[in-house]
Amino acid sequence: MFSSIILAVFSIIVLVYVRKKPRRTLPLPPGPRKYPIIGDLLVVPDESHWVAYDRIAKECNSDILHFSVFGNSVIVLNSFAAASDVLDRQSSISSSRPEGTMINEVMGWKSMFSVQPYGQQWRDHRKVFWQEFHPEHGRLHHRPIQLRCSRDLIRHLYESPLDFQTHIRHMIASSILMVVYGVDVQEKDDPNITLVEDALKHLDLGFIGTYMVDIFPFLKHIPRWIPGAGFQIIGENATRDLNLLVDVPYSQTRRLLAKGRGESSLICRALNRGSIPDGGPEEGIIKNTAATAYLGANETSKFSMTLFIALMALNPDIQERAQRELDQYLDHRLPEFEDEYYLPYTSAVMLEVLRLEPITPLGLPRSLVSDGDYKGYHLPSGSVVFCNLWAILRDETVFSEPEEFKPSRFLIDGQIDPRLKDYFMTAFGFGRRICPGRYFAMDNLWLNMASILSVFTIGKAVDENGQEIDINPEYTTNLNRHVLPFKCSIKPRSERAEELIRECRRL
Ligand code: HEM
Repeated sequence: MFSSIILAVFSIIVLVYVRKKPRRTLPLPPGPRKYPIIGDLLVVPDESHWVAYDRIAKECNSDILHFSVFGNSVIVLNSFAAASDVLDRQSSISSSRPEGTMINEVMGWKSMFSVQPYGQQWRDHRKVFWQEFHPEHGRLHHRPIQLRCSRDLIRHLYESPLDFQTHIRHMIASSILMVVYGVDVQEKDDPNITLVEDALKHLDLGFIGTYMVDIFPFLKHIPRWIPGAGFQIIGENATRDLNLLVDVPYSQTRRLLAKGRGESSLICRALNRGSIPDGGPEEGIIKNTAATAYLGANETSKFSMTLFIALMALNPDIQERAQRELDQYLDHRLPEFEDEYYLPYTSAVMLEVLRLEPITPLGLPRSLVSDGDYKGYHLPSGSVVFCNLWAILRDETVFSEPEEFKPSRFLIDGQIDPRLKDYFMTAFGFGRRICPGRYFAMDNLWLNMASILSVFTIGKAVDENGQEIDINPEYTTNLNRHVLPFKCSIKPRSERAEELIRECRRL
C-alpha cells in the first residue's frame, strides 16, 4: 500500500515535470560556461556589452549566443542573417518587448508604446504614430518645419559656436515639438525642452537588467524606506517627470487649438481623424503617442549630430570633399531637401556617421512569446532578445576596415549603393518594431549636416597657448549612449557663406 502511494506521488511529480518542461530536442545556442543557479551572471560584461558580445560570438564561432541569468534566458543576435531570421522571418513570435518591471511598472513607462508588449494596445499607438510619420506625410507636413529649424541652427551656430551642443539640442527638440504639438519653442531655456530632458535622464536607469527587480518582480512591492529600495525613489521621480512630459505640452496644444491655432500638428490631425471624447481612452492614445515621438526623437538625433561635428573636425579631407560637392552643385545657396539626390557624397557622410556608432548598439530589447529556432538551436519562449546592431554595422564581410570613418564606401558609380543602403537601414532595427521615426530622422540629419558643411568649417579648437585641443569622442557606456562634451571650432567658410548665414533670419 505504502509503496503504491509513493509510486503514485512519484508518477504525478514526473507527469507535472514532463508537462511543465517539454523535452527539448534542439540544443540552446552556445554561450559562456553556466554556473549553477546564477547562470552567466558573473560573465555578463558590465560595460560595452556589444563589443564583448561580438568577441564572445567570434570565440564561440556562432552568430547567436545564449546567456542565462537566474534562470532568465537572454539571446544575442550577432549577424544580419541571425537578426533577419529571428526578427523578420519569425516576427510573429519576436515582436514583443520584455515586461521590464523597473521601466514599465516602477518608472511608469508602460504607456509609451516603444516599451509595450506586442498586442492591440501597441498597434493602436503605432497606427497613430505611423499616420503622421510615414514618408509621404513627412515630405508634405514635416519638411517645411525641419527647414525652418535647420536655418535657426545655422544662425545660432554663427552667433555662439562654442555652444554647438546646446544649439543641436534646440534644433532637434524644436522640430519635433512643432511637428507633434504645433507649439513654438523659445530661443533659450524652453521649458518643454527641459521636460523632455528630465524624463529621458531616467531612461538609462530603467534599462532592462539594471535592477534586481527585473529579475525578481516581487521586489516591486517592497516599500521605499527599506534599505536597498532606492529604485522605488528613482521610480517615483521618473513617473512624475514622465507624467509632466505627457500632460504639459499636450495641454498647451489643446489651448492653442481652442484659439484656432496649432492645427499643423500630430495632435490636431489625430484628433480630427476620430470623434474623441475628452479624457477617453482614444485621447490617451494620442497623448501617449505624442510623448513617445517626442522622447524617441531627442537623444537619437542629438547623438548622431554631435558625433558628426566631432568626425568632421577629425577628418578635414572628408569635410573638404563634401564641401566641394556642395559648392559645385549649390552654387552659393543653402541646401534644400530636393537637392539630396544630387549630393551623394554628403548623403554618404550621414550614412557613415550612423553606421560607425549606432546610438543604441543593442537596439531595443525584444522578447519571445513562443519557442523559436535558428540554425538548429532552440530559442526558448520568454527569452529576452538583443540584436547587436553595432556588430552588424561593423561586419567585415560587408564593410572593409569597419572601424574606419570612410563615407566613400557607400558610393558606387558616383551614387549611393542601394544594396549597401538597404543593409545600413538595420541601424533602425528589424521587422514589425523597426524604428517608425526613421524617415523623419534621416531627413533631419541630412539637411542639417549638408547645411552646416555648406557654410562652416569645423576644426579643432585651440587653447590659450595656441595649441590644438585634441578630440577623442567619448560616449557614456549605457545602452542608450550620449557623446560626452568636447570643444571644437566652427567658423564661416567665406564672406559669401557669412552672407548666406545672415539671410537665415527667423522665419
Ligand atoms: C538617428 C536616429 C534614430 C535611430 C538610429 C533610431 C533607432 C531605433 C532603433 C534601433 C529602434 C528599435 C527597433 C527594433 O526594436 O527593432 C527604434 C525604435 C523606435 N524609434 Fe527610433 N531611431 C532614431 C530616431 C527616431 C525618431 C526621430 C523618432 C521619432 C520621431 C523615433 C521613434 C522611435 C519609436 C517610437 C520606436 C519604438 C517602435 C516600437 O517599439 O514599435 N526614432 N529606433
